[in-house]
Amino acid sequence: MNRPQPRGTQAGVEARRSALRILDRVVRSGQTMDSAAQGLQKLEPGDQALALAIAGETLRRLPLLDRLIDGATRQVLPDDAKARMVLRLALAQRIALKVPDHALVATALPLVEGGPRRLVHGVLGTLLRGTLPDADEGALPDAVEQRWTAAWGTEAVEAARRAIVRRPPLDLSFRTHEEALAFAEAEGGTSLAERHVRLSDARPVTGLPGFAEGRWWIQDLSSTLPARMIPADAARVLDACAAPGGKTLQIAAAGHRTIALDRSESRLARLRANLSRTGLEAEIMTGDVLGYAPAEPFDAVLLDAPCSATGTFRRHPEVLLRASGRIIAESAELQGRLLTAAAAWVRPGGSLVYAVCSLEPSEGEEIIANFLAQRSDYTLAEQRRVLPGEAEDQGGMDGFFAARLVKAA
Ligand SMILES: C[S@@+](CC[C@H](N)C(=O)[O-])C[C@H]1O[C@@H](n2cnc3c(N)ncnc32)[C@H](O)[C@@H]1O
Repeated sequence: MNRPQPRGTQAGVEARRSALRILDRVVRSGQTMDSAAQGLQKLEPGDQALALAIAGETLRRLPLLDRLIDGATRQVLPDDAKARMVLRLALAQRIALKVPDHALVATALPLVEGGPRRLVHGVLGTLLRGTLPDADEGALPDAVEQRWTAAWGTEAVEAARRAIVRRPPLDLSFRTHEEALAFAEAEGGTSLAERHVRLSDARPVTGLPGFAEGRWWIQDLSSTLPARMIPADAARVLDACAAPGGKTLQIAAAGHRTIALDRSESRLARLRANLSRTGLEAEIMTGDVLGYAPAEPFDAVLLDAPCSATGTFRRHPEVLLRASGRIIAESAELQGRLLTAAAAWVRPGGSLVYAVCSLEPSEGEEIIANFLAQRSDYTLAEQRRVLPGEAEDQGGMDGFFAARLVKAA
């Protein structure tokens, strides 16, 4: 028989049920958190925000939460077991959102009604009686920790552990630097680069001045670096792999004649909406980089290649769960082919900028080294790697790699 619930608890359970659904889709089906969160509209806005916060804080802390759970029971709980999912959500609420114990238990147990209720109750009780980690204690999945320690060393890994549990600041790109400076002054932001403003406190973006007028768009500072490498005198610039268009907007705002290519119609629809909101101009082409043959070469080509996206773990912690060695290797193989295709469209003396939001050297430095080993017609002009820990005291940056190659004249 269902026990009657106080109204407050019942409403709280619905938010937790949605958080459980999101976590389940991310862990079990490998969905991104954004796509897993589709369908939340049925909840009240407050519950929607709570469900997203619980699922997000859980994903930021998954390895840490699992260590706690495994230390509190001898029972082996599979990665996708409902009991483990519910325990993860409850612990994340206590550690990150400071939800009181009685509310945690009251909203967790209904999620396992008719299932492993006793197990969850027992493990949760044991954990809540013990000492739990502080909200700023982070951990990375073991495979990521090993890979990044080998590639970048312990300092970068420690910075990544700190970064994964911190909410990143909001970075905005502006059409002009004057508008950026005026906005920074009015809103208490900081400009860390040309046409950039950083806001440290989270606010609903649609409520910020200039959104409707299209004066700015959201873009992490790291991901503005590749477009900054395009020489100012490049007249015609191709943005290959352009959608949803953060870099297209930047290239257009810098005054280049901009051509945007992408194979995804749905993502190009977002690019079109971004152009129309900002009033910036670009020619749009739907097509595959691997089959594209332009009528004439470009002064510069930007290839912002699809990648494991592990550099974006601060905003999308779930990328670290998906980025297996196999996925990274497949991604690197494709990136090599995309770069070779794009290299054919650069005029003699022109620039080819390659970028990935990845923290894997096999998708960055190694792609460029392999390419240069085979191509005597290209030289490396500049290369930039952003690691966890960079600009940490100013809010940090996503992990990123960008390189500019120049074709022999
Ligand atoms: C990293 S995202 C690009 C982000 C974009 N440059 C921005 O700043 O908003 C990679 C893009 O590559 C596109 N893509 C992947 N493979 C492609 C291919 N073979 N040809 C064309 N576009 C491709 C995807 O549709 C996706 O939009």
